[in-house]
This record gives sequence, C-alpha cells and structure tokens, in this order.
Amino acid sequence: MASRKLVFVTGNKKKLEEVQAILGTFVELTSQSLDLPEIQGTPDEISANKCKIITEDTCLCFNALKGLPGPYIKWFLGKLGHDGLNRMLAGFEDKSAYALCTFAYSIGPGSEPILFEGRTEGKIVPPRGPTDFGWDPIFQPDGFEETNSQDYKIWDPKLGRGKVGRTNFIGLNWKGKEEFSGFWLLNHEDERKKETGVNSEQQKIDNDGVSNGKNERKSKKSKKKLNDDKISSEKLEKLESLIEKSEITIPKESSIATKTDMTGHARESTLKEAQNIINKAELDNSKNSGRIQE
Ligand SMILES: O=c1[nH]c(=O)c2ncn([C@@H]3O[C@H](COP(=O)(O)OP(=O)(O)OP(=O)(O)O)[C@@H](O)[C@H]3O)c2[nH]1
Ligand SMILES: [Mg+2]
Repeated sequence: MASRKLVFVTGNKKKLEEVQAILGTFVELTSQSLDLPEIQGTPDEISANKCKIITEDTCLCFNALKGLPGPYIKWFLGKLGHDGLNRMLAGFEDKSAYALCTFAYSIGPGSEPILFEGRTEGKIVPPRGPTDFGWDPIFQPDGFEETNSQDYKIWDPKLGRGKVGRTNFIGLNWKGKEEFSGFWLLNHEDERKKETGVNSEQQKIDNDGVSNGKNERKSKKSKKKLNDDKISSEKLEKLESLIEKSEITIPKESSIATKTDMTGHARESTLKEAQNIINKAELDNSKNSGRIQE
C-alpha cells in the first residue's frame, strides 16, 4: 500500500471508493465525515494527520439552466428524483449538461487549499441502468451510448478509463494526476527525498545545469521503488522530468470558467468547505496543546 496517507473529508462512500480506485497506487485514503458548518464529531484524525486533506464537491450543471442545479444537485435530486430532473428540461431543446468535480487539497493548517477540477460533458437522458449512485442513471457522457450507471462505475486501470469529472481529473488524463503527485512531492520534502532521491537543494543544482552521477544512481533507485508501486516507468519519467523542469503548474484559475457556468461557484464553495475544515483542525490543535499545558 502507498506510504502517503491523506484524509478524504467526505460522507459519501461511493465517492471514496472512486477516488481511492483512481489514486490507489499513489495515496492511501482514510475518510472522515464532517457535516459542515455544523460540525459533528471531532476531527482528531485530521489533526493527527497534520491535516493533509482533500475534499470534493460534485456539481451537475444543465446548460439550458445556465449551470443550475450545479452545486445544489444533491437537494434537487433528493426532492425531484431522476424523472423530475428530466422534466426540468422538458421545455428546452438543449439537454446538454456537464459534471464538474472540484477537489480542494490542503497540505496542513496555515496553508491555503489548492483546487483541482475535472469536467465531463454529456447530456441528461431518461434514467437507464442501476440506481445506486446519485444522478449517474440520467447522465450520458458525450461519445458514449450508455449512461454513467450502465458504463464503468469507477476508474478501471486495466481499461484505462472511467467516468465523470473525477476520472477526468485524475484518471482519464494523466495530467491531473501528475499535477497532484508532482504537487505532493514538491510540498513534502521528506517524501520527495524518499521517492526521487532528490532534495530541493540538489534539484536547484540540477536546474542550474549541473549534473552528477550520484543523482543518476538515486534516480534509478527511485524508479525501481515507484515501479514497485505500480507506476509505470514511462509515467514516472514524465513526472520526474516535469518536477525537475518545474513545469508543473497548479491550476488556480480554471481555463474553462465562463460567465454562465457554475465553475466559479463550485470553486468558492469547495474552498470554503476546505478552509472550514482546516480552521476547525487548527482550533482543535490549539485546544489540545492548551490542555496539555494545563
Ligand atoms: O451519479 C452520481 N455520480 C457521481 O459520480 C457523483 N458524485 C457525487 N454525486 C452526487 O451528487 C451530489 C453532490 O453532492 P456533494 O458533492 O456535496 O456530495 P456528498 O454530500 O454526497 O458528499 P460529501 O460532500 O460529504 O463529499 C450528491 O447527491 C452525490 O451523491 C454523484 N452522483
Ligand atoms: Mg456534500
């Protein structure tokens, strides 16, 4: 199992299953459910993990309704069901929609969460397939004859494909995963050293154009280690070269945001949720240290 541990703050078992399947070989997730803003339970586990957390917010956006229900899909789905959601579009010719998944990733208290997004275009159709997960039965991604329900439930590494924006983000295209893994390594010096054999000082030397045999040896060792972790050497080389060339960019601003879609809203609410969790963990930390001193 991967040595990197991350707390996924979600109350949704299906989400957890999907994200773990996608990140499986790279990060081991533990889940924690927090009902914000009325926080239930204590996020001790989060504090203990120094609050390396991710949250994820899923939107289903109808273009005819200028992006709505978007982040409110949970409540619309709960009240109207699949048929009701279809009927909302009865008066419109345009049945197109998109699934938008926004991840917030935090490396710990005091650090601003970083956002990553995945988006899948498709259309709203009468329900087909199993009904055990949300709006899957009524969302048919472009290029597919099946709804999300009828197609692959989760990221399938053998088939090399999966579904909706989550897989678009970290599965279907490797770019998202590279950014995430690259970001992770860049921000966790200890793990970076362990995984790549290169620390930031050495990287600085390499970037300045000075290479040495020692690094090459370490790099070979790290390749073996990560191969064992089932990341192909081709992908590892790409990742390492991205890190070394510092070509990894963290997408703070989305290139897909438009005035009519829900991207901005999704970003804001995900960020707020992540920030609330961090604030709560910070508060818990300070309360704990207060208790110890007493
Ligand atoms: O058919 C689906 N395929 C998916 O891939 C998917 N991902 C989320 N959802 C549903 O969309 C709403 C978003 O709300 P949401 O992002 O706030 O999730 P949530 O409240 O269930 O969990 P969380 O906020 O604790 O993580 C909720 O009704 C989720 O069940 C999905 N439905
Ligand atoms: Mg939620």
